[in-house]
Amino acid sequence: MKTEADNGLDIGELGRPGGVGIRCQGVVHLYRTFEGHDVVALQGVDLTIQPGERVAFLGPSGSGKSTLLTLLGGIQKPSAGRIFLGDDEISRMGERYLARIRSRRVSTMLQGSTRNLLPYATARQNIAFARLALSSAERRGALLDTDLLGRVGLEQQADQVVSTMSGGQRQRLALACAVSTSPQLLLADEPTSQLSHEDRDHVIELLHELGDDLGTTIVVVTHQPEVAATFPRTVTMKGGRVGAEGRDGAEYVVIGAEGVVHLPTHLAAEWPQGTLVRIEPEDFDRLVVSRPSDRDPEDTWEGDR
Ligand SMILES: Nc1ncnc2c1ncn2[C@@H]1O[C@H](COP(=O)(O)OP(=O)(O)OP(=O)(O)O)[C@@H](O)[C@H]1O
Repeated sequence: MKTEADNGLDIGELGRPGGVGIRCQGVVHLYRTFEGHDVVALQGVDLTIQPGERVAFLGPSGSGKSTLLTLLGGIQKPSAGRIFLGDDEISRMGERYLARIRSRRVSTMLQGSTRNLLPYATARQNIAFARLALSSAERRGALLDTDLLGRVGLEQQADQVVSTMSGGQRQRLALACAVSTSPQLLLADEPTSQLSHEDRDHVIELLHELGDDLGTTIVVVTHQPEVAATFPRTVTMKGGRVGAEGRDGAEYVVIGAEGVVHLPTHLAAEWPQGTLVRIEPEDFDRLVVSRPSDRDPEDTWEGDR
């Protein structure tokens, strides 16, 4: 069946300066297992990311970070809810348009550098492969391979086969391939896991540098606090929803669409699921959360509303 998106949708030109904004409304995603059970990975994600913003997704294992990333990259479609990249609703797009979005406007670095590279090909051939979907005019306008490899410190490895490179070199090459199409959105799942501290810092520095140059919107999934600390905004996933947000070092809890509030991590450990709490407004901009069962003032948390 043809969708609205299949009929004359403008997916934008390569290299259009700046990043693209993202809007998720009530995004739900289920996986059907081989045994026929449904696993709920996302259960109502509402999230807006501004064009050019840089965001780190955090949260415990299984909270839905990678799933959300693949939905933003158009690799999977949500079971319900809506996802917009700019004005385009990718959650309703036909596969033909999604494929063009994936090859020209959005680059996704999957977890593990080898999943993003051709292991038997050289660095230069990998970049050429990443650019296959571009028109010849677009290829002519793109940064030269040599310049791109120089930016990520791999000029000496241009003709080296990927399988002979170190983990840090592969991850820098994966980043070079990801930005070689000048995407408006760069998504990276654990881009620095299994790297030495030196390689980790190098990859993150490059990511931010390339983001500065291209104005690309960047979303990274990470478990590493050192990586998250380099991002001006963090989004913490909890149980398939956005549970908390950090901006410029300050943490905020998020009131969900159904009135669900996730406690900050340090309180969630002390006040387990099922604990009864009272939330009362105090003044205009403060809420007081307390456990009525024992009125120990130590158990009261005061937060900005
Ligand atoms: N292909 C799949 N089939 C079935 N269930 C899946 C599949 N992929 C993920 N899940 C389940 O969906 C939920 C969310 O998984 P997801 O990988 O998105 O979480 P995550 O926060 O990225 O975890 P991690 O940090 O361990 O990568 C988990 O319960 C997971 O077991």
